[in-house]
Amino acid sequence: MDLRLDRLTVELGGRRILRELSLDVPSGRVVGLVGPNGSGKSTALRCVYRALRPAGGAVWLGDTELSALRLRDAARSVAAVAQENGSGLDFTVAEMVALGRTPHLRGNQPLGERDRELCADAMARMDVAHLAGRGVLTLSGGERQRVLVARALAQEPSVLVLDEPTNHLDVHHQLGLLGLLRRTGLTVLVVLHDLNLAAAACDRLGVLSGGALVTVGSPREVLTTDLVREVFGVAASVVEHPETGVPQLLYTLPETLEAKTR
Ligand SMILES: Nc1ncnc2c1ncn2[C@@H]1O[C@H](COP(=O)(O)OP(=O)(O)OP(=O)(O)O)[C@@H](O)[C@H]1O
Repeated sequence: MDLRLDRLTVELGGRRILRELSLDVPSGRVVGLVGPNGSGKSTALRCVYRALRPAGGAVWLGDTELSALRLRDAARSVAAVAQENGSGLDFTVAEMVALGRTPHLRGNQPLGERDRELCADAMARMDVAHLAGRGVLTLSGGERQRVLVARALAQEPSVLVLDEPTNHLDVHHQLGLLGLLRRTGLTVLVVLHDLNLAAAACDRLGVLSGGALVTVGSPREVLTTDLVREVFGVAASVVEHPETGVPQLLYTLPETLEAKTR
């Protein structure tokens, strides 16, 4: 299912946080949202998982406007791995993942066999099955993050939005998660800080700065030395990955540049 952010404008605390942000995430594609701290990435995602109502514009799922759906119906289509995520609740891992099935169950209906299979599959895919009986509050940051992704997968959505999902993950699990996102066939909008991971994992990248979209395109089109300097204020060389051809950035510490020019 296509996801479309259409001229989203958000105002918070008397400030305009997002300005007419438009971004298409075609069905089955992985689109990354990158940008400096405070540029509005999480705010954009919060509009998609309905934690925030935009002052202007709309989010579209296919040809349905998201705000026209009941929350429960929206939750059958869109799953979120947010930064604020209810992980302060003292559930076991299995219970937390089972919460992903809530939009598909009626009232207090218990999990059926298929629900349990989906939860077990999601836990296996995120490598947390061995933690099923543990309390989520006892987990490490990375383990907890993987549980939250498992909960989102168990939700069986068509659209998955994730806010910095690789935070806390070791490199093995970072690559595992991003590889999985590509394999799921879901429509994915993901906020990432690591531009090299974003280039490797995403079909397209949208770059936000000051609440506005600076550019959108393939990683090769977007990740240029000029853009990285202008938007992030850092010096970087762009090289091609020798095996995949994906652009990768080699950063230079400011002190190194200063020393070179001295
Ligand atoms: N409730 C609020 N009231 C006022 N300002 C807010 C509120 N929520 C967020 N902001 C501001 O909106 C701006 C965008 O925040 P947002 O969390 O979307 O940025 P971000 O790009 O996700 O940043 P980061 O990379 O640091 O996670 C920031 O300047 C933030 O301080």
